[in-house]
Formats: sequence, structure tokens, C-alpha cells
Amino acid sequence: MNDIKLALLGSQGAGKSDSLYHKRLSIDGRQLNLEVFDPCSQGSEARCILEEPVEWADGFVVVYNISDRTSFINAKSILRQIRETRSDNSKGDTDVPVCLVGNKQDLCHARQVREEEARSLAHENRCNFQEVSAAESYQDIANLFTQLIRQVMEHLKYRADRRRYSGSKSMAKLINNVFGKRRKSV
Ligand SMILES: Nc1nc2c(ncn2[C@@H]2O[C@H](COP(=O)(O)OP(=O)(O)OP(=O)(O)O)[C@@H](O)[C@H]2O)c(=O)[nH]1
Repeated sequence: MNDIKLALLGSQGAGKSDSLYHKRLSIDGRQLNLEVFDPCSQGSEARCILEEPVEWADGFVVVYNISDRTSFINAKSILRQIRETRSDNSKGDTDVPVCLVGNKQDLCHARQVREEEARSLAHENRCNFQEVSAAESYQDIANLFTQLIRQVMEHLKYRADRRRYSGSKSMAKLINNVFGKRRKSV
């Protein structure tokens, strides 16, 4: 059973229910234990993760509201924070899966953020981008999460492989140090 941790960042705090959701699901035949952290609410379990959601999570959904420019500026700064924290603390692990989501697409008559502008922000930050309407389409959101979870699984596998490879390299170094390198006889 794989554990997948996602953080949902950028919402503005109207939620009151528990902010750490657990769900078991199966994607591509693999059983997953999914945790989604939504820091907008005040659950006590969430508060301890709230300190460092950027380090805790394996993947991120960064949400803004297309009819609220301030929420977009906030999303921009969250993306920067994810990038900076990840590159400082995880040895260049900058490609953690992130999806930038412009919600409330149904309010396009009151749009304050152009789709192109958001797409280019996502491109700069090497993340996925999608506009959705949580009010109108549950399916789009479900697809978005499924796609992100697939990316997270690949990313975790890549990291595990890399760790195994550098582990075996250090073992080779250790053996060399203990027994010395074999030299060609002259
Ligand atoms: N029109 C519209 N309203 C939405 C949509 N998604 C959420 N809302 C409404 O926005 C309000 C806040 O929803 P929440 O899910 O609590 O969102 P939040 O993450 O706290 O974000 P904020 O809107 O910034 O408070 C609620 O009244 C929702 O019904 C959407 O796609 N379209």
C-alpha cells in the first residue's frame, strides 16, 4: 500500500470541517492510502503539519479563484515558496508534482485573471494547469487529482530509484576504501 500525501494550498479559509482527509483508493490497480491536507480549517491534527506543509507533501494543488486577482497573487507566492523550499532542503528536488488550479470558471463574466497569464505562470514553475468549476463539475476535479496522483507515484519511484543508486555507489566506494582499488600489474 503506497502512502500519497497531497497539500491543497491557496484557499482562503472559509472551510470549517477537518482539514486532513484520509481515503483509500485504487489507481491503475495499485492500492493507495491518500492523505489530503487542506490548511484552511482548524483541525488539531492539521495544525502540526501546517507548520511545514511544503516539506510534508509529495504533491501540491495550488488553487486560486479566477474572479479574484488577490488569490492569484497568493498562488504565485505559494508556487515560489514550494520551489524555494524544495530546492533548499531536498537536494534539487524541484520537480515535485504541482498543479495550479483556477477555480470558479463559471464566474468568467467577473474574471480578473486571464487564462493565458495563469498558464504561463504554470509553465514558468513547471507545473500542470487547469481551470475548473468545483460548483459545476465534480468530474474535472476528480480527473485532476487522479492525474496528479499518477505523477506523484512516478516521482516517488524516481526518487527511490535514485536513492538506491546513490546507496549502491557509496557501497562501492566503501569497498574500494577498505580493499583498495585493484591496479593493473605492470
Ligand atoms: N460560483 C462558484 N462558487 C464556488 C465554486 N467553488 C466554490 N464556490 C463557493 O465559494 C465559497 C467558498 O468555498 P470553499 O470551498 O469554502 O472555498 P475556499 O477554499 O474556502 O475559498 P474562498 O472562496 O476563497 O473562501 C462557497 O460559497 C462555495 O460554494 C465554483 O467553482 N464556482
